[in-house]
Amino acid sequence: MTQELYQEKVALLKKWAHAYYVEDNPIASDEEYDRLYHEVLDYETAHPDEVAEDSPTKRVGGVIRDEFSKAKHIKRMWSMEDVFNNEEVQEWLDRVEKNIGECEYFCEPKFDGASMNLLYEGGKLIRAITRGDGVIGEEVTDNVRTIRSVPLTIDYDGLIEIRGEVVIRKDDFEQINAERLEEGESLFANPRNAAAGSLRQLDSSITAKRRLVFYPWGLGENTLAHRKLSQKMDYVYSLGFLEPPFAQDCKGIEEIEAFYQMLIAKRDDIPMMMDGMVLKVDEVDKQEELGYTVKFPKWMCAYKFPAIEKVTKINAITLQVGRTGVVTPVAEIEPVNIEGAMVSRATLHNFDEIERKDIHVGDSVIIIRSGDVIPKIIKVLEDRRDGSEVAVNRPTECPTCGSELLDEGALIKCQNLHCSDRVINSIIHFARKGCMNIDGLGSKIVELLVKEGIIKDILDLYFIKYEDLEHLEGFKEKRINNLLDAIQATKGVPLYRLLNAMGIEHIGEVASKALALEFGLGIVDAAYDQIIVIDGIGEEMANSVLEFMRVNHDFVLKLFETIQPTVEKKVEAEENPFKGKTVVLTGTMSESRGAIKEMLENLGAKVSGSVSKKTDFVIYGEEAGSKLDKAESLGVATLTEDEMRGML
Ligand SMILES: NC(=O)c1ccc[n+]([C@@H]2O[C@H](COP(=O)([O-])OP(=O)(O)OC[C@H]3O[C@@H](n4cnc5c(N)ncnc54)[C@H](O)[C@@H]3O)[C@@H](O)[C@H]2O)c1
Ligand SMILES: [Zn+2]
Repeated sequence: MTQELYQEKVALLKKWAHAYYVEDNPIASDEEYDRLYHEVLDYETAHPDEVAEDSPTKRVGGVIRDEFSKAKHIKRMWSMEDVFNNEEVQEWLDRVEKNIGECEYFCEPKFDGASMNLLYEGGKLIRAITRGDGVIGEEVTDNVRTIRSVPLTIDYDGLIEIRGEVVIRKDDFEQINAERLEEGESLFANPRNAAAGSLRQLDSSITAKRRLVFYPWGLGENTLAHRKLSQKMDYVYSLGFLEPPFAQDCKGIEEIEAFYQMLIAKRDDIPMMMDGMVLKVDEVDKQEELGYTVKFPKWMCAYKFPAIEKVTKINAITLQVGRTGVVTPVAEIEPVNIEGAMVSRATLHNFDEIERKDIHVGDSVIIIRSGDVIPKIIKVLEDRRDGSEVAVNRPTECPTCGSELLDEGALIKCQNLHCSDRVINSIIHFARKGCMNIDGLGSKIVELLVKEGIIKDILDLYFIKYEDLEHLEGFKEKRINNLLDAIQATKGVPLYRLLNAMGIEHIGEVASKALALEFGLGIVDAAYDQIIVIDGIGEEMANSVLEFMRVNHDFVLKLFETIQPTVEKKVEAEENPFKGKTVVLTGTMSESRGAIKEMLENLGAKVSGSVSKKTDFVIYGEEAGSKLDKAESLGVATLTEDEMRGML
């Protein structure tokens, strides 16, 4: 690398760091940033006398924004050294032990959020400061006071700086973005940006709505006498702070690697976004002996996880027609490997979102894929455009059947009930688990059956004959019989499952149950006034049922005649404290939540999935999350599982 190229790279790195730390709006993926960072670092190691003074390798974080007052940390805050694989961990361990001999290590998750320093004195929270440049940060005390996992008072009188990560749980993040999508607001790129941005609000009531959570991971100024950091942290947890779900003492590289692999395996299940594991020397005197570089402690490092965010290019935008006729744009992207899976498509939500993000074909974008979640585009990298990108137009014709589309703003719909994509997707929905649960009738087979003209709607499934399938490739005797048996076996299912499987817009399992119980087969002729009085059914849902039954009246009667669904009798539950009450279950209970739900429903309770002012009880088990928080903030009564059982 020439010196000139080095300076260019430093300039780009500074630009990316500013966008990330100061604007909370990254313009590169972490992976790209880390790569460039290490290129710069390698050059600096080889040419120590040419190092730029303002190189991001020499400083923690970014500059501090002017909107907040500045405040100084008592003890400095640090960044962390990265390692990316087992060999680098080994090198790190060798370096440590060469300096201080054998030592004890401690491993815990690295949550991806915003770094926070809480100053307590006389048992009270005095100040909350962002990391800033490590020496000075932004004072955001009023905002942090709204975080319910930050105790405002603690049972400890001394001066103490408690440090940790402010995070947004992944499900809360998705919900916040779903709400923003509905309100037509721009979406947060990831939980980290959402957390950092929410902390830096001038209006604390906005922060309060963001469901932030604080996990401590360390200390600044303190006079705690414990020999090990992990012991000090246990003391901190005992003061009323949250404890991370996993942490472990580790002896050597094998135990460290095993814990790392365990965390990766749990990556999708842990409610917080993790970008790695943190490895620390545990003994406090040994930490001090090792000391610090200008940027980070030499006694800890981040063992990073494989990236789930990647930069790629949009090659084209295609359209999908769902079972309700909604046309969804899908980005066809330059294939990228994310955690071992090749990703070549990503959802774009809807056309308003394309306009808001100003997505063009040919754009460079950041996409994210985590677990089995559908890959999505979280960011357009506008500064990488070269002028060849092409804007996306709202479609006016159905890509499948050519009929004119209804443009309702956020949603664009094909209204042709016989549109083949609508038909295929409604049959796929019908057969899926949770609906009719027809084994062996996956999406590929449905497509084939429709394309071959063997079926054109869900009713036709019940009249498929052996001879219809015989000539299809891959269909041998056993497979044909299994499929036909699976279809016939669905005759006599509970009515609610059939209603749910019909795919009436806005009507899910809970509403289907209520409708089935109230009307039985009479649902086809139910009137608006009768439907709207049912608990949990709103205007939009009632209209949707009416419209569906109006258009499909005779068809539904034929379905009933063919499938003969079982109609449950409405039995009045005996008097009990949960009869007629709306209940929400959360957390891990002694039995599956499904079993407890059924028990409560038999007692006449309505079990709902989300907490609102109308909820009567939230019943919670271990590791209950945001639903319990919400219940408390709305003043809804909460019960442990034992308390619930005690009331019966
Ligand atoms: N995408 C971009 O453009 C861009 C730009 C700048 C930085 N970054 C990302 O940020 C990283 C560097 O940022 P950084 O200097 O803030 O370091 P970092 O975020 O990787 O690590 C340091 C921070 O980790 C946090 N942390 C979480 N769990 C912890 C635990 N258990 N113990 C101690 N600390 C814990 C602390 O807040 C600490 O300040 C880069 O590796 C890169 O991935 C990305
Ligand atoms: Zn169509």
